Amino acid sequence: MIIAVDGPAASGKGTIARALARHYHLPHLDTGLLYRAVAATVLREELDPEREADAVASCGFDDLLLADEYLRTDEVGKVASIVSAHPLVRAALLQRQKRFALQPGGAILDGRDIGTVIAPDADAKLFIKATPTIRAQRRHAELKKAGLSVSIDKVLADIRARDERDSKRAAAPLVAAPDAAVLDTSFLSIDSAVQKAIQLVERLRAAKAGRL
Ligand SMILES: Nc1ncnc2c1ncn2[C@@H]1O[C@H](COP(=O)(O)OP(=O)(O)O)[C@@H](O)[C@H]1O
Ligand SMILES: Nc1ccn([C@@H]2O[C@H](COP(=O)(O)OP(=O)(O)O)[C@@H](O)[C@H]2O)c(=O)n1
Repeated sequence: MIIAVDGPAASGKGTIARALARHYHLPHLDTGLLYRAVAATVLREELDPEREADAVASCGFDDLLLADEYLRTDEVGKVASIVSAHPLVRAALLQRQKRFALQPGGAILDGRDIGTVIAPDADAKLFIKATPTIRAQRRHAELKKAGLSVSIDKVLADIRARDERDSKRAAAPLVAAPDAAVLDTSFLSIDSAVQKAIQLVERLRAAKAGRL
């Protein structure tokens, strides 16, 4: 079974995708980390994220970088959203994600374009959302816990800017697939959001199996 989980920053998609991976015993890929690794490489090499050639030159990162806590920072998230708008960067990361999705036994991937581009034939597609204010509160608490000091106003402004850039770009914009189930986690606890996600996956896969 392939499960696609998409949504904007701090909507809870990673939390839900990890819980679904445990529930269904499936491997999980956080695709945002790939774009964050490109961004971290651009920053380290002091390249220009707006220049497609600079961003593409940063796509051959070492996988060890994916575990680096620096990737979780707001600065890297912002630059990830700049480099991810370049079609050649998306092309450079495409096959790796498709291979992961199509591995025997299935997989769960979370990101922005999983249901639309990476796994358009996924058995279940979820689009996770929450209000910008609630997402900013969650991300702020997360950054604070990690010892990073940043004001909630800045986190909210960054989230809004990232939403705008990710939704308006021409290449694989952030948008719910027409056959995705939308889950608003704004007023749900993590446990309730995960339970709802499992119910939705069961409903979607049953509906898909019925159609075949
Ligand atoms: N339903 C929820 N209620 C409260 N906090 C949540 C909820 N879902 C996720 N979180 C918290 O919000 C933060 C961002 O969640 P995460 O799953 O990493 O979001 P995303 O992957 O969409 O960026 C994490 O600290 C996570 O524990
Ligand atoms: N499948 C994906 C995943 C992430 N991204 C980009 O990478 C950035 C960082 O993604 P992320 O999932 O790590 O960010 P959060 O939602 O965790 O804040 C996003 O803002 C997108 O611009 C993308 O374009 N496509």
